[in-house]
Amino acid sequence: MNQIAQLPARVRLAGISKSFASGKQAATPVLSDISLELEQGELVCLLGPSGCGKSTILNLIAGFEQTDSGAILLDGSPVNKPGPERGVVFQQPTLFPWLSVLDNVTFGPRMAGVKKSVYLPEAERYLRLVGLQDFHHHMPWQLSGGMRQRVALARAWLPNPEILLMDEPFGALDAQTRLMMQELLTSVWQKTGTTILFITHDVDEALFLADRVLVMSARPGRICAEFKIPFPRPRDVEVLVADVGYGALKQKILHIVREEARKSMTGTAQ
Ligand SMILES: Nc1ncnc2c1ncn2[C@@H]1O[C@H](COP(=O)(O)OP(=O)(O)OP(=O)(O)O)[C@@H](O)[C@H]1O
Repeated sequence: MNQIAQLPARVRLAGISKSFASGKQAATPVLSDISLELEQGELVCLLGPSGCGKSTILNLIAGFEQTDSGAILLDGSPVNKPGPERGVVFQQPTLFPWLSVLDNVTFGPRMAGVKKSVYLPEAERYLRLVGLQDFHHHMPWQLSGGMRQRVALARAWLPNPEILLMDEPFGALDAQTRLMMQELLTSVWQKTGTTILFITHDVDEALFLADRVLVMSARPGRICAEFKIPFPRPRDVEVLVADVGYGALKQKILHIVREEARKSMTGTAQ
């Protein structure tokens, strides 16, 4: 089904590096000469040890931070500030507690002065896609954690972004809710064709979601391994775990991630 190899890269990171200074200390290199591409409609998961720079990559693509060197290109044009074509979903849904579900989801277009007749049908569509069609008038405190994250997902998808940047969005959810969210995400993604960069610490999550998994090294972060995920879609977690190739691939990825985590703990990264 996947014809991404013939399509142009939607996002290209060309040799980017990034350091952060802290107080009077010399700047610490966080990312070193990272090059990667996200193809149109591709779902790529980024794994790596804590502190290796995964969120920094996402923040650079989102335009929240600037690179020290190298370029970030979106459809060939340089990125240096946030834009509506890039949606972001964080681990915490960050909803406005005083606004209803519908008002949270439509906050962006309302502030941008988009006509209600334009944004309302789309908001209703996304709320239906995430299974919240009966919760338009609920307040965030009346929702479960998973429901709040579904509101955040609908809000991020409403402007119809070309790219969705997701930073451990299901990391705070229990295992069952997380699995349901993964199924929900892939089903909406297959309907919209959005390009997704998804950060996770969970190899099973990456294997369920991704077309491709990138593994980062200990800091300063580089892409040290890449895996194409061969399992057909739509994926079913029970079928996946019974697949003989699943365990072998999981073990291979886990080995690299743990090795890099060990280096980052013992400070032996190059
Ligand atoms: N704005 C900032 N100012 C200073 N240092 C920063 C800033 N953002 C990130 N860092 C540093 O950059 C390094 C990488 O952080 P980042 O959040 O990208 O890692 P990560 O791989 O996403 O970690 P985790 O998996 O734990 O979330 C850390 O040492 C962090 O302290």
